[in-house]
Amino acid sequence: MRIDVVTIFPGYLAPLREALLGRAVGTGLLDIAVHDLRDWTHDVHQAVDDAPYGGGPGMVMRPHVWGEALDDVLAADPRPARLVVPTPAGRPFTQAAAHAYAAQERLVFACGRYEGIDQRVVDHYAASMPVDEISIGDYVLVGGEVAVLVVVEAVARLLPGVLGNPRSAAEDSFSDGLLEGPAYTRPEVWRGHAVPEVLRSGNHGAIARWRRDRALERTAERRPDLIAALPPDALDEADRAL
Ligand SMILES: O=C(OCc1ccccc1)c1cn[nH]c1
Repeated sequence: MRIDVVTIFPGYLAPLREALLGRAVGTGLLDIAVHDLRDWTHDVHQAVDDAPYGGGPGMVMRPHVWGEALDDVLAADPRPARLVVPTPAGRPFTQAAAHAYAAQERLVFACGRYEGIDQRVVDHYAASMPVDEISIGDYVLVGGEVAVLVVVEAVARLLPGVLGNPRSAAEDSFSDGLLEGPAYTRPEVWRGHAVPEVLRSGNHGAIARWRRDRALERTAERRPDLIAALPPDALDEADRAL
């Protein structure tokens, strides 16, 4: 997979070179190219933003700079690409979206700042390629760069060979529509807190049941929306008895 990121703060994407992702990049599983949007400005001030039509606070990122940048970035590789634009106004990014993105040959991320990017940029490219405006949560960041780090990590860990232990991606939180339950490791007792007995019983049926019950309890408590979203056949009678 090839990933391109266009941003006015390339340094913000440095963490992509670290550890897990750094290794994936090093082994060729993932190509990441970060581009400075200002390289496509021509004025001495390298202006990338301007006042919003209609008035209002803040600035909007100018369409023509983005157009020149994205045209060049897209032309640099023949593989079909999906343009991803993080914004508080986007569709929620979920684990399902991460799986869909992991199947893409190429992702191009446009990092908005200020009040965002002139809408005509998204509208223009949407006519010739898939474009997703996505939100990583209901809060406002200063720019899209941090959201790109989140999305790239969620996607890259699903790529075969990137994660040390492939099984754990399959048993992720959300893989069965529920939150992950509590996890424990040695010592057996820590500051007077003992590990739940069943987990040391060796009874794998009871352990699976206990884990499912904890996941259901936690999900019902913290994310009733996920319970409501479960397909009708997702809960068996043992689940319902909980
Ligand atoms: O703040 C975010 O993106 C940066 C951004 C982009 C456009 C205008 C303002 C800020 C964001 C929040 N949840 N998901 C993304």
